[in-house]
Amino acid sequence: MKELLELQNVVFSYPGEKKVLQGINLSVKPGEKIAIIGKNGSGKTTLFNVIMGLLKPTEGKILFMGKDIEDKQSLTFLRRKVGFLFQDPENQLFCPTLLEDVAFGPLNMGLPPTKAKEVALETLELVGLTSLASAPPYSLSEGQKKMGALAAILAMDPDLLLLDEPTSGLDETSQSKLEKILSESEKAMLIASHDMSFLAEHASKSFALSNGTLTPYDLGARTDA
Ligand SMILES: Nc1ncnc2c1ncn2[C@@H]1O[C@H](COP(=O)(O)OP(=O)(O)OP(=O)(O)O)[C@@H](O)[C@H]1O
Repeated sequence: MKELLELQNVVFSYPGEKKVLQGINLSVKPGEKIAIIGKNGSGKTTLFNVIMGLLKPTEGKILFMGKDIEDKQSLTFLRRKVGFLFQDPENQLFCPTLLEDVAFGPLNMGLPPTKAKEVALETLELVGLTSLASAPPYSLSEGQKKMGALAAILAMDPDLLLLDEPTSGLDETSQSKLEKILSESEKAMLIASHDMSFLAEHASKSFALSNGTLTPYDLGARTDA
């Protein structure tokens, strides 16, 4: 099967700092669910930011659907197809209401307003937030913000989801909802988490990020990352 995402020897360091990513090689096939584990500060969020083009790799190549992500146009292409759920969803919701936030992506992709609203309402129902459609995002709880941000990315129907600590801040009901959505989804996913049982349940492959490199990891073998 053709690769959806490919990272070839990706290196990254923050200005004046040592390398956080020291040569990442990773390929994600359509529908593949991959766990990334790693201690605090190992570079998981940095890796996602590099994939999204929020940080520019110091060295190496990123390919998405075979296209080299090297300029603004290719980056726009990638961002339409990849949904990034931030560890802290606070910055992901910026509209006056949750509904507008979830409709923002579909509108931006060119859907007519009535259709964008329809998609947004369906997606809010999927994540269990229909009753909060008119609420201003700042008034939501942490868990509600996370599910709202998830709705905002799902509404764009991406091919790949980057999920950074998706279960943090979720109560049992929201976590079950999230688990159901992920289990039923055929989208490819990269999931960074410290929740080993969640990862074992949802990922078909896993890697540990340590010393700036990824190595295959057996989720069944340990529970302390
Ligand atoms: N803007 C920044 N400038 C300089 N260093 C940074 C910056 N952001 C992160 N770092 C450093 O880069 C390293 C990797 O951080 P990152 O947030 O990617 O780790 P992480 O694996 O996601 O951690 P966690 O599990 O705590 O979320 C850390 O040493 C961190 O201090």
